[in-house]
Amino acid sequence: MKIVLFRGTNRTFVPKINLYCYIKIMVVFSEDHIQETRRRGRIEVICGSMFSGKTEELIRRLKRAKFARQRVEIFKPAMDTRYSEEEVVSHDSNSIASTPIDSSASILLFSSDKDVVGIDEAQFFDEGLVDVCNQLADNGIRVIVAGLDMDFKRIPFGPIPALLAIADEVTKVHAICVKCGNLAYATHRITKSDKRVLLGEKADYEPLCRACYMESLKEETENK
Ligand SMILES: Nc1ncnc2c1ncn2[C@@H]1O[C@H](COP(=O)(O)OP(=O)(O)O)[C@@H](O)[C@H]1O
Ligand SMILES: Cc1cn([C@H]2C[C@H](O)[C@@H](COP(=O)(O)O)O2)c(=O)[nH]c1=O
Ligand SMILES: [Zn+2]
Repeated sequence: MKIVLFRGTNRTFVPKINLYCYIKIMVVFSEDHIQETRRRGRIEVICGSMFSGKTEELIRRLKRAKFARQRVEIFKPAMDTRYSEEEVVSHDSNSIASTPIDSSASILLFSSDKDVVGIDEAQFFDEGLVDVCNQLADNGIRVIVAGLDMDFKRIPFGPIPALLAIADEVTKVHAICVKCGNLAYATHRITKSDKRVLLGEKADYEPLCRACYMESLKEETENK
């Protein structure tokens, strides 16, 4: 619960400094508990650049669902073996058990008796993921998807743009630009490769704001 104070209609007298303050207390519910526990189908998408906290936010929501005794299943693409074959792991080493799969169709096979389904690195899945998520949500399952909104060229990545369109709720998270400290919005590839899919970490990628991203592209062109 967050309490916000601002000018409003209720007048409160503060005697010592002989000042009238106009205080209105508004209660803001930053967590909607009913949404978290009631079994109701919906699609939530968490997107952003690399290092923006997508996996952390996904893990946070899934762990809370487990605390609420919801039946939870988490999927990730089998090809993403960076930190672990079986777990979803964040850059800060938070982790949760997961089921690695090769195709989005497998999600339906494992999800019939679940309340909540989490999907990490969704940009690597096939376009069928969009229909799969809709089917799950239509059947009363809460679906939470995390993935890169753009590749290193800033082109919308895999099924993510379509998922953003059909989502009930979209959360865009931001890393910190490693060059200037502003909010980052894109992922710059450091390693020289033009392949769209290149698994990697800090040695290969850095989150940048728009100005620093443009500056990096300019430098790369000049150094060619
Ligand atoms: N430049 C950065 N900005 C923000 N967080 C960073 C940065 N570099 C490393 N991190 C770490 O990355 C964590 C987020 O990791 P993670 O949830 O796996 O991100 P994502 O899934 O979006 O790549 C942060 O909590 C922080 O510890
Ligand atoms: C931008 C970009 C990233 N990748 C890869 C690099 C990482 O292995 C994942 C993203 O992981 P994160 O959890 O979001 O940090 O995707 C890629 O293959 N191609 C790209 O353009
Ligand atoms: Zn910057």
